[in-house]
Amino acid sequence: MSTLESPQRSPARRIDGKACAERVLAEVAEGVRQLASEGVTPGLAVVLVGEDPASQVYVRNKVRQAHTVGIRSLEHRFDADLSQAELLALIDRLNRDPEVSGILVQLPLPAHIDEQAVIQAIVPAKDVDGFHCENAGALWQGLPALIPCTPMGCMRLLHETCGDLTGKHAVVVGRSNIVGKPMAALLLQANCTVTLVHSRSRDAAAICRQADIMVAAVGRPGMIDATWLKPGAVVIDVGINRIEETHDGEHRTRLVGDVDHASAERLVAALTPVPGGVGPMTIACLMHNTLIAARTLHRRAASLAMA
Ligand SMILES: Nc1nc2c(c(=O)[nH]1)N[C@@H](CN(C=O)c1ccc(C(=O)N[C@@H](CCC(=O)O)C(=O)O)cc1)CN2
Ligand SMILES: [Mg+2]
Repeated sequence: MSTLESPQRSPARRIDGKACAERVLAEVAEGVRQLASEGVTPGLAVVLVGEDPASQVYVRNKVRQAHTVGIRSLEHRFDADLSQAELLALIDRLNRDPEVSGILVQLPLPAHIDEQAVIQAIVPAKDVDGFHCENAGALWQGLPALIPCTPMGCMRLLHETCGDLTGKHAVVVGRSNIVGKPMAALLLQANCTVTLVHSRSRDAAAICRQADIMVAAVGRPGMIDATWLKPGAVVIDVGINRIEETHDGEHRTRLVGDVDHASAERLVAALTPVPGGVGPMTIACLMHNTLIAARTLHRRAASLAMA
């Protein structure tokens, strides 16, 4: 029996997403250096529409991280009243721009814009978010694909924590295209038995209590407490929820996950914190995808030139 499976009740190991993200970024920086020796610098187009404060923070961090690993970033910021046609025209230009290896459209978009229309307009080879249906389909079929950044980051954390995942029962709570569904595909690829639990599932807590690996991605602060968890489970908390609090008469906001950490950490073997868990991995994996996209586009262009 491994340490992670033992029924002891010592405090849960904290899975350090920040430290793991630094390792991913160091690998990406090395890959960027190698590509530079072939005369190629990856370029990431970052598109932000509107003034959502959280999106502004994420975009700023993406641009900063791109810079630290040697990826050129090109920012495209617009007021919230940008029309869908204008956004699609920009995507069309970026698709055809040889300096751009990856296109990232920060979500959510303003309500008047159809997110799917925008995502599907990005050429799959530059879809560094891995949201295009061609990448999503390729992922489910085990074909080469750009993989959504958050699930990719979760898998890296899981492999570093547990090693081989074969035979483990993994439960994913949440069925979004961005996290839940690709997460299920990746866990399946890693030989887990996978269950997807969602808002219409019956006996959700009972199913979750069977999970060796729990991935919580519901967007509901602290919803998953110890009564949903199996002793010794490894828990990945994808939730990033800002809650309002009044403390000593002072009003403030606090970032919490979907897991109630105070109750969970006495029971489980390992747990990602919020902040400092999955979030930094999302950005590091975006850099990884941008490197992969640049390398693939370069190799494709080189083999076409040879033909
Ligand atoms: N086009 C995309 N849009 C969105 C994605 C995405 O992957 N692609 N995911 C989320 C937001 N997101 C990235 O864009 C993201 C969220 C959180 C973090 C992060 O580092 N969080 C920190 C806390 C930061 C804070 O104080 O707010 C942490 O958890 O430690 C990074 C990226 C939705 N949109
Ligand atoms: Mg919309």
